[in-house]
Amino acid sequence: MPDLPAGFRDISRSLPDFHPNWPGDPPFTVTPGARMAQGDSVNTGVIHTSTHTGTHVDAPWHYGDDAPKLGQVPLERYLGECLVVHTPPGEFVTAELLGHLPDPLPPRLLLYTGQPAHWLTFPEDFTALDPAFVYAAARRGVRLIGTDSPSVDPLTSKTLDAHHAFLDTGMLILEGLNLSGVEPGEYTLICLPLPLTEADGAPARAVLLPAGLLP
Ligand SMILES: N[C@@H](CC(=O)c1ccccc1NC=O)C(=O)O
Ligand SMILES: [Zn+2]
Ligand SMILES: [Zn+2]
Repeated sequence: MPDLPAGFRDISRSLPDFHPNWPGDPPFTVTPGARMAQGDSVNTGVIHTSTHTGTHVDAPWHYGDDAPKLGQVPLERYLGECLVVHTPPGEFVTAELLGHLPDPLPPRLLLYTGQPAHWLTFPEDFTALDPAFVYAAARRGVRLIGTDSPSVDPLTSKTLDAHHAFLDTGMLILEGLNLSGVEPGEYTLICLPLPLTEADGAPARAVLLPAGLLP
């Protein structure tokens, strides 16, 4: 992909065909539609994707049947001041981390847990979030947490306790970021989910800009 201007950073995962999806989810594909090589006047493609492919947002309706679908989430929740944090290795990000972070915190926290820039296979053994961390971050004024992990709960969780902590606190979830090589610190987040208004989530393009660029 072409380079961005200095100070801009693409933190979305690129989506080649068969980009690994959540186990059991249908494969991600872009199949050919029209082809100029076959006499069509243009090239087109047909996307087949889970709403939870690669870098994506979860609408609250993903984990709460009475909660808002994506179209009811204001776009500005995904735009603005954020802090990138490198987390210690482990099964969960715990509330202890918050003791090491500046006060006050911006409304958005992005967590680099050590995921690589490209997933060749689905990363089943990723760092999830301890619900106590989610509740404590909410008390510190955080309104959105992004992670480079494919989910805020462990792969095998059936109770989705961290997701439910987001539901309880009204915080939003951004998953599957590519934060590899991003220095910790303050940035401006621009995250644009596909406008799938009736959906439980959507793939998103997300970039970091230098801090202070949005009002
Ligand atoms: N928690 C994951 C996704 C997830 O749970 C999931 C995604 C696709 C198909 C099944 C899923 N969970 C099923 O048990 C997420 O929020 O992206
Ligand atoms: Zn998701
Ligand atoms: Zn999720």
